[in-house]
Amino acid sequence: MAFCEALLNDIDFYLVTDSSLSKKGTLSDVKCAVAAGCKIVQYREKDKTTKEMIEEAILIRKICGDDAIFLVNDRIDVALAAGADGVHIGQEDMPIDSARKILGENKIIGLTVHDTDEAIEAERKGADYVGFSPVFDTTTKKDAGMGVGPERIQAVKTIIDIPIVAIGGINKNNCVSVVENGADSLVAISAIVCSDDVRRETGYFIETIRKIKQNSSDRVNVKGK
Ligand SMILES: Cc1ncc(COP(=O)(O)OP(=O)(O)O)c(N)n1
Ligand SMILES: Cc1ncsc1CCOP(=O)(O)O
Ligand SMILES: [Mg+2]
Repeated sequence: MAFCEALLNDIDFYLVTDSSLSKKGTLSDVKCAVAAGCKIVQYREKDKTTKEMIEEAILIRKICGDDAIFLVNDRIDVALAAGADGVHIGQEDMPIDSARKILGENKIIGLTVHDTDEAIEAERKGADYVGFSPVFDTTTKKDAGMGVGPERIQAVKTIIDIPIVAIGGINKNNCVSVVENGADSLVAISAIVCSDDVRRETGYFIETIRKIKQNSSDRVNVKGK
């Protein structure tokens, strides 16, 4: 768990799988992203049986090993069966208090939030990070609602201390604005899994995010002198 805490504070690009969009398959996507340096993977599967999900999740657990945090979307049972590091849940999923009771203090729980009130509540209830959604319009999640714009991340950043993961319609053209507005990490599902080269695209996002973070910490250091 110590390795999870350290990694969680140092995440940049966050892979979320989607077998319905993937060109080369979920396992290939996870392998390529982890090989490119991705430090957190969420298995998000809406169409498979519980048995299929557990079998696939066990394989993803192996691929992530100690190199990447492995979370399961929605399904606490699948996360436990596969030995995942935790779960990502939304406002309509199992309430965080119940999830925490089942998973215990040592597992990671990420919670989706849409505004500052939900973000404050998420931190108060013990979420380890928030997924701020949706930053831009997306067709990947049909009920995500309209994108609120990257500027909204700033308000969330000022009121909570846990990491903010931005999600929704993020791609190579708009990812800079997401990090410049305060996201600690970001998810880009279609921009990654629909690509021919998941390793290359993941590497691009990781490098871009790190550069922006480095530039802004350099600016803070210069100001502080
Ligand atoms: C990192 C991250 N943030 C938000 C979500 C969305 O979760 P939710 O609102 O529960 O929607 P589904 O993903 O379950 O359709 C996420 N999965 N990951
Ligand atoms: C799972 C999820 N939650 C909010 S938006 C979204 C889908 C993001 O997919 P994409 O990066 O392809 O817009
Ligand atoms: Mg959910």
